[in-house]
Amino acid sequence: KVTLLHGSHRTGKRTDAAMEKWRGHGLGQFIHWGLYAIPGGAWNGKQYNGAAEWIRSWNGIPKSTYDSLNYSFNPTAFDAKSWAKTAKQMGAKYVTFTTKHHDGFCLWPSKYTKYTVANSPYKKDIVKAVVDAYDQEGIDVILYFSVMDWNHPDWRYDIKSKEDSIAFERFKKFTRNQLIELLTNYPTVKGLWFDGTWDTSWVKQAAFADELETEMRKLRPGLIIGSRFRADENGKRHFDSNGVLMGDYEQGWERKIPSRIEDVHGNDWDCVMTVPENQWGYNAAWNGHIKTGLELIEMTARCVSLGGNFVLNFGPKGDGSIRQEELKLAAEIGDWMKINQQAIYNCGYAGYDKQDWGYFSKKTGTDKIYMLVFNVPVSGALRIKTPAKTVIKKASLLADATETFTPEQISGDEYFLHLKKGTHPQPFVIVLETAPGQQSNGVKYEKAK
Ligand SMILES: Cc1ccc([C@@H]2N[C@@H](C)[C@@H](O)[C@H]2O)cc1
Repeated sequence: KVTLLHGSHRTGKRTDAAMEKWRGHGLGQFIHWGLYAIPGGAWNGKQYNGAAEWIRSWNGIPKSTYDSLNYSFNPTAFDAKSWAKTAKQMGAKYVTFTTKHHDGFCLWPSKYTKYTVANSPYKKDIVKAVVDAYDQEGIDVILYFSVMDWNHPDWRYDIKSKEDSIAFERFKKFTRNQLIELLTNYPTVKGLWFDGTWDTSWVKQAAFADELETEMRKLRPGLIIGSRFRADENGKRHFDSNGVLMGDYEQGWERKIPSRIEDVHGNDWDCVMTVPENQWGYNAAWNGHIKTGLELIEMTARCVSLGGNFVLNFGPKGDGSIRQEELKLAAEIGDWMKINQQAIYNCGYAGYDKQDWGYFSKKTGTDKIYMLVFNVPVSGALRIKTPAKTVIKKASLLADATETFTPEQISGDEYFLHLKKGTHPQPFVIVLETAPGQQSNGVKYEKAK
């Protein structure tokens, strides 16, 4: 172990109520919205296939032209209440919303730069509208903030000269001021989701970033900050030089999901996911594989079964409306969640061996186990291998408790649940009531009462 001043300040999961609540969300919504939604991945008739929110970094659109898009920003169809209703119907328990992406355009009227929504035809405070609308729906708000700021004259990729150092000191003050401003203007937000923290200039700011994180946590007790905000004094990110997670949860699962429990190292984590392969901001032309509702429901189940949250991204258009494909997905996911949400909310890793038919989750603080079935075997027999000294008291369909299953024990801790023949057009959930105990071998159960 090395001595660190600016490494992780905590080992193991946070146990406070704010983090317990975050841990139990299961399903969240990401929203990427900003000036990049105006070009929507194309410029002068040329379509770009990279991530649309990065269009400023391609040569097809002159940077000065992009930077002046704030004068064209007038989202007449923007209605935060309808966004929040869509999230509610989907079953999202929290939203992560872009206050400022890499282009530096602020969706709140920041006092520390002119490059904000206040200097656009729209004028009004979009962050406030989103925070208020989602608060009203009972959906927690986390604010996305990009440290990297292509618009700010004092941003540097690295600090190579005295001039760089003087400029970057100004930038550090600016960044701190904006973060304190966000936490002061929007006191109900539950956390900050940092991005744009990989450049050498920021990675060198271990002490500053550590002090800033401490200041923010003091200002907002319970604030949730992920592993991507700061590096330790050796430049180690996400995990410090002793391999301990920085921040409150691992933020590395961007467009990817852990495949097994060992991958999450006993930490909290979220997976943030795009509907197309790699588009966060609105891209008019969705090319390549577009994930279906069933795929996204399975990703949600997989994340929850491994103790994480699944956060699905929406990229509203330049006019502020949400595209039809995303509304349809939100409805499909919501329909499934209405029936099966018990297996997602306040659930986590069950400690059962992964089976081919799908995923286990466990209701936190109980012995209730959910089987989220996606792949019904031709045999109709769902294999269960319980952890040692666990007895299955009852098995029934979550959607209809009168449909029960009599587990057939096939070895000391292995069972089959036999499904009735028939089709399963939608993934379904079986609830197992379990209790600690030892089951005698090979005995067929009494029919569950
Ligand atoms: C290499 C890379 C940099 C930044 C990103 C940003 N993180 C996502 C959450 C989006 O904001 C994307 O623009 C993605 C990939």
